[in-house]
Amino acid sequence: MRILPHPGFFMDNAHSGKIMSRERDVALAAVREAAALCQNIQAAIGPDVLEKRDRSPVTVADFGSQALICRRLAAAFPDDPIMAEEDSTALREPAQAPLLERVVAEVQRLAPEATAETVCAWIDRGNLATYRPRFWTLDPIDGTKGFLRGDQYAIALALLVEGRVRVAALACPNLPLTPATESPRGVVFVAVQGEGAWAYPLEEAGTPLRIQVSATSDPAQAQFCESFESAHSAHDVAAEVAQRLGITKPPRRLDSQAKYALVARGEADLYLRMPTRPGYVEKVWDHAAGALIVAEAGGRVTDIHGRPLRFDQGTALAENRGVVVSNGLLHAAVLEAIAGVGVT
Ligand SMILES: Nc1ncnc2c1ncn2[C@@H]1O[C@H](COP(=O)(O)O)[C@@H](OP(=O)(O)O)[C@H]1O
Ligand SMILES: [Mg+2]
Ligand SMILES: [Mg+2]
Ligand SMILES: [Mg+2]
Repeated sequence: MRILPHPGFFMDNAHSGKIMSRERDVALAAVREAAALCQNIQAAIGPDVLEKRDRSPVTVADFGSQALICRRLAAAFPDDPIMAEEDSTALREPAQAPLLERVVAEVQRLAPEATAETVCAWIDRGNLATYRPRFWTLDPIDGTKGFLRGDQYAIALALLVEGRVRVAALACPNLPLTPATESPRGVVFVAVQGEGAWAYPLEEAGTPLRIQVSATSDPAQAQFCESFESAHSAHDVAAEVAQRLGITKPPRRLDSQAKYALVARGEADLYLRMPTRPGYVEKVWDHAAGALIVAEAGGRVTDIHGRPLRFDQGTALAENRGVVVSNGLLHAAVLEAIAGVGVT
């Protein structure tokens, strides 16, 4: 990986850095703050939680993360709508008062002025469900199952303008800063359209690194990644596609949009997300941030039919089926293999 100065140092003409630099800075600060909340909560998950199949830690983190990020966006960009995964309806029910109390306590550690009412109001700033010419999309915890397992998860925030992702911030608190084995954990991937993709240490100090996709051009040599959980037969279908490509390395399985990050920094060559049950549609917040980071790192993102992801359809990627993420060089071969296997 090359070490380059912060983009702000040299991108000072009207056509680049300055345009979205405030959005980038706010998004970076927002996901870092939410990551601190998530780390506090994940650190307290003990074996008892897993034994009892208690999902409440991730629920508290989900609501808390969304509250903190919407609070920051509301302060910096009061006119911007936010399409976020969670809403406070369930949390406001009287029976959920103990849960709400836990959310408020966690949020107060980072935003001392928080109350039950402000936390619910911040969460509900994320209630946009239809297309707008400019909106943010937020997945406060992507990879909820990974979070509970003590594994990979991400906080994914993106700004869309005219249906295109312009700014992305993807915090991966449990992913090493670089692929090196001794690398400390915690990284935020940031991209602004036209300015490349960057890896920032999760903690505030440290220089961002510019990241790039791999140069692997032989499909047989490819390392691919996929979901940890196999929704329906997704793992089996991906295995068939891999076999057709001559891939021999076993897949790397992990939760969340951290998979996009692995492709973006060349640690994996492909991310295959095969369609699951008929009628399942992907959600905007599960892909927008990752898609820009990969594109800005030199890679390619389409659905399994080679169509660009359409982020202008409301909360669902209604015009797309599955997702294929690659270093670009391998893309055509993968689409061909998918068609050959007969995935639709
Ligand atoms: N049956 C299914 N098929 C495909 N994706 C699903 C799914 N059920 C849930 N998801 C989505 O897949 C995301 C996790 O993806 P991954 O497997 O790559 O970690 C979930 O995000 P959340 O964890 O934010 O709810 C959820 O939105
Ligand atoms: Mg998600
Ligand atoms: Mg989520
Ligand atoms: Mg979810």
